Amino acid sequence: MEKADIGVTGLATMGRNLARNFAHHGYVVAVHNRTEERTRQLMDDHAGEGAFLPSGSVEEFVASLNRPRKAIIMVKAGAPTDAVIEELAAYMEPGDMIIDGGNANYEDTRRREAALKERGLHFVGTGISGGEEGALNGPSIMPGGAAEAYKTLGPLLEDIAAKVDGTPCCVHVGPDGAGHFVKMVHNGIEYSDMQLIAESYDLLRQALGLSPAELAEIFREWNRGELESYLIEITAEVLGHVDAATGRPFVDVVVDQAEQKGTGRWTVQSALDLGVPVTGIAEAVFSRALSGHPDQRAAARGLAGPDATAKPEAGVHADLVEDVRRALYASKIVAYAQGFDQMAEASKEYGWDIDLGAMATIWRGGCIIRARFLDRIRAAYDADRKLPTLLVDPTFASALSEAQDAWRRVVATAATIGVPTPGFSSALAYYDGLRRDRLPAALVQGLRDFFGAHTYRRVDREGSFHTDWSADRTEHSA
Ligand SMILES: NC(=O)C1=CN([C@@H]2O[C@H](COP(=O)(O)OP(=O)(O)OC[C@H]3O[C@@H](n4cnc5c(N)ncnc54)[C@H](OP(=O)(O)O)[C@@H]3O)[C@@H](O)[C@H]2O)C=CC1
Ligand SMILES: O=C(CO)[C@H](O)[C@H](O)COP(=O)(O)O
Repeated sequence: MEKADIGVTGLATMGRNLARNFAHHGYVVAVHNRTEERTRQLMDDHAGEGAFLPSGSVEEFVASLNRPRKAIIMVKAGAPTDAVIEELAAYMEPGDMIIDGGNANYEDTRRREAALKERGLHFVGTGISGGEEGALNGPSIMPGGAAEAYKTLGPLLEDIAAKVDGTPCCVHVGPDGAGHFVKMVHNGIEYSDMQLIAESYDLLRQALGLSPAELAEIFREWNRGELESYLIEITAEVLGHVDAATGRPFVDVVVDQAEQKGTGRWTVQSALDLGVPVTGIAEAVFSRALSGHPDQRAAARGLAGPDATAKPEAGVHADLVEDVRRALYASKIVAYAQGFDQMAEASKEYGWDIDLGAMATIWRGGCIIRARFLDRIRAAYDADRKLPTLLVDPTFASALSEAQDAWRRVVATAATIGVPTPGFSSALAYYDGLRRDRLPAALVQGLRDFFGAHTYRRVDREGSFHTDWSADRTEHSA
């Protein structure tokens, strides 16, 4: 009986299209779903597109795979993924591979990989980005797990991944949870990108009274320059869309509460543990959280704001649009720099040896944050693999220098007219913080020593010190 090259279990939005993508590339694909109706539906709608082997049970699904078996799980993250792993592992044999393509927490992936290794199985935690369309036509794929597993699995994944300039948007990221970690940071950056876009839209609309249709044109124009990206492109689409039921701009009939499934929050939680300031991602997560408190927002609506006549000076229309474009680009550089710092720190912490330039390369196509800009990041790491921060790469340093006056005007204008721009403001504060010769952290250290004898280091001598604040204020080595 013919056996499958690869299997997909979990045939909702992502799994169904991923299975079709493999079939379109000539692979024989085993397909399975907990609720059999989805499997039947896939066969009814798409059987003619390639070679599918449908199964009604996990046992039959595993048996239909060629050895070493390669089974991709595309189900909800968390407990459902654990349940499916257990079911698959029960029928697998040493050397077989379970690939989790869901948005799993990398800590779960580390745990699962270690547990399955003891049973002689490979577990490959794999980030997959691109949504429904990417899964079908070529996603960006971020596989972790053992290098040995990638040798067999990698060629199949590279085949179905998006290609940019002929290069597949798929590379072995590193051992155990590295793939899911990188996917998590990708999503964190995705949150940050969207927050900055939303702030640009809001500020221009409030300050200049532009309509969503006019703003769609502005984003369309921006997409022809250095901001060119999938998210800017679809912003123009969403802003230009008119609600069929009411004839109003679509964006005005959507409830203004942004939801989240967890990957942005996980990015910030991990960054707190690693001590990496991902302020752009954190502001994006917290902005979604703020939007989701309608009772507080209703209670606060009457609080004092700026003088209603406070508006940007007459005649600044064109200038403000260009300023916001520059502020958006500069803040985006900061957000990506922070995300890449987080990957670098995790790579050290977990011994993953992540190639940051390669991550920029595989995000150039297929994924939600795909952008022309990622070529510049790749070039920055090609030029210096040990770059301390993307901000000091000569190309980005010069872009920030060109943008900074506009960036400051945007933050000042937003504050003056009372439009919140936490993404722009925190990115600028981060930029200024990193640039500073001396930071007020020295005073924080003094205060900590005063109330808690927490000690401090001096600029002129090695060692730790404590001042006897409650007595004669003499200084002692600590
Ligand atoms: N949607 C997207 O754009 C993206 C999603 N992802 C990730 O990919 C994965 C799949 O996403 P998506 O296709 O949207 O589907 P969903 O996240 O909506 O998950 C639905 C699938 O999970 C299965 N499932 C749920 N619970 C169980 C369980 N206990 N045992 C077995 N199967 C179960 C469902 O089976 P049943 O039909 O029986 O209910 C169904 O096949 C998720 O981890 C998601 O985070 C990644 C990138 C983009
Ligand atoms: O993984 C993705 C893209 O790569 C999903 O689109 C992302 O999970 C959406 O996240 P959220 O619902 O939290 O906004």
